[in-house]
Amino acid sequence: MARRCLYLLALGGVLLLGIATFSRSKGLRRSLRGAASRIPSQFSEEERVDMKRRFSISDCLTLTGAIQIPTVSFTSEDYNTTALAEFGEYIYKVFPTVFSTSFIQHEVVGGYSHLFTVQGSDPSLQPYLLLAHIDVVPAPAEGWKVPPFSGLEHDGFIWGRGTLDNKNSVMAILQALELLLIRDYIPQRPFFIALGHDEEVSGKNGARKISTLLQARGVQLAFVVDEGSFILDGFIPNVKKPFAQIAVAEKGSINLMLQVNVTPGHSSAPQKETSIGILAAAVSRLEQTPLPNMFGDGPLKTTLELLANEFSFPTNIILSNLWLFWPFVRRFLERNHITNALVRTTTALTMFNAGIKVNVIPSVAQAVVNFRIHPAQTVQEVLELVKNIVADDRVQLHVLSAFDPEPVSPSDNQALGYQLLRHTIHSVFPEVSIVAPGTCIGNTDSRHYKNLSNGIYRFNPFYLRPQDFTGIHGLNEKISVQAYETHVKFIFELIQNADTVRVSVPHVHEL
Ligand SMILES: CCCCCCCC/C=C\CCCCCCCC(=O)N[C@@H](CC(C)C)C(=O)O
Ligand SMILES: [Zn+2]
Ligand SMILES: [Zn+2]
Repeated sequence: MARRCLYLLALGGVLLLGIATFSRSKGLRRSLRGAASRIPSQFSEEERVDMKRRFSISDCLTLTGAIQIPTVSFTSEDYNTTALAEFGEYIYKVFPTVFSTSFIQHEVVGGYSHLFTVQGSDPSLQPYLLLAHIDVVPAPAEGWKVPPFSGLEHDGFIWGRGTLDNKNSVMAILQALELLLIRDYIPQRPFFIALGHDEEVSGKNGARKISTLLQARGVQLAFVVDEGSFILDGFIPNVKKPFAQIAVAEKGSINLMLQVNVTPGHSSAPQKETSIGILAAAVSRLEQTPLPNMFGDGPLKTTLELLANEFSFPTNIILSNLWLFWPFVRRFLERNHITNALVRTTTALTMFNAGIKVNVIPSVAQAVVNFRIHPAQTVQEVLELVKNIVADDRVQLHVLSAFDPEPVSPSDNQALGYQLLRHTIHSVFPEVSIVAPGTCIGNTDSRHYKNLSNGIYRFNPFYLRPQDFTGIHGLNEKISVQAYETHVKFIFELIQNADTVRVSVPHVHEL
């Protein structure tokens, strides 16, 4: 009842104070009504300890925290459903306000994914969507300095599988909302929170089903925010300071199985070529023949132009004059495996199986090659190129799964989602002067939502160095306590900014 009264009071305030003014940022407008009720993103010592515990080790008696629940996905048919169910109960327990607020609906979709609908006091505003995923990739304990599902804190870091990918987002989103609600914040703009349970193995039972459900309800989203890019620190040699990259594009993917069948036989009298030899030669040709360098197409050129002044001489001059130096830059970028992934469709040999006994020529040899498709290419174009490189009719090509790159989302002054992220990055990370559009080289659940919005942005609000990147899907994944707190602060600010910041679109009254 009290909350309902507050809601009506806030609505009245909104109507009375519905006057808008332009902020200093180009293209952004801040409404006075929102500015008046802004809640500072300051958390008490007790709240900070609590948020850390919920994320890592909830309390000493039950020894359970988000990182400690092993929500592992192995394949799209095999994931730890017990842990996923436990995670659902866990968030219900530790975020009581989110679950008991009258203007928030919670639904379980696809068995273990969660959809929260936050109504918002101004239904005329187009809703947005915050995405994260609950599942994690497997983490065998070998090679880890602490057990991967311990959630232990050491030297200011919380260790464990999912600390960067992606329980940090799951928990930070719910934590920020919980704290806003406790402070009686009533969002104006409606939004959704979708927490997928099978992102690491395709998202077909989680994100895809949530997307279908929202589409059936006629929802169109102003923008979507997901994982997939960071404040990058040290990824480009010689760049002086970290910069925030919002991924506006996402590469496509093909998993291609190559198969060779021959008549099996005794190894004492082999034919000139075996199934293994034919297949090995084919995959070697693929590895030795990189697909074309596509530098110039896609957002990378814009990123480099924006970064030009962050380099010392002569790189700054080279990047400011790409019209002249692009052939040189194009070649330079392919020398490093990460920047190489930005300029072309990559070819990764990921599986190879053949043989049943030491003295039997195997009848069948199979390999799987994973291609990550550059935003300016398509599945069909890549398959055509691959056929020509393999150039051997004895090698059958079977597409196991494939999807085209995602459409490039807008990053201009009128792009609400991009501008909101940019604005929030500048306020939460004032030391970061450059925010640039870029490409996500992996795949995210956000691709399942392209039917609902053309503004899909992938950004995690924390610093990532190359050595941190090795922890994602690798060993010793960890996040600093401070980075997690800042993640919560970022979402806390973002939700409020979505209510107060508007982009100015000529002749259009509302987005
Ligand atoms: C000029 C800028 C330099 C750019 C540096 C880029 C550094 C990129 C660092 C990290 C990219 C991480 C991408 C995170 C999302 C990947 C999530 C994932 O693993 N998804 C699976 C999905 C699949 C459908 C199972 C995947 O394999 O991609
Ligand atoms: Zn992830
Ligand atoms: Zn992942």
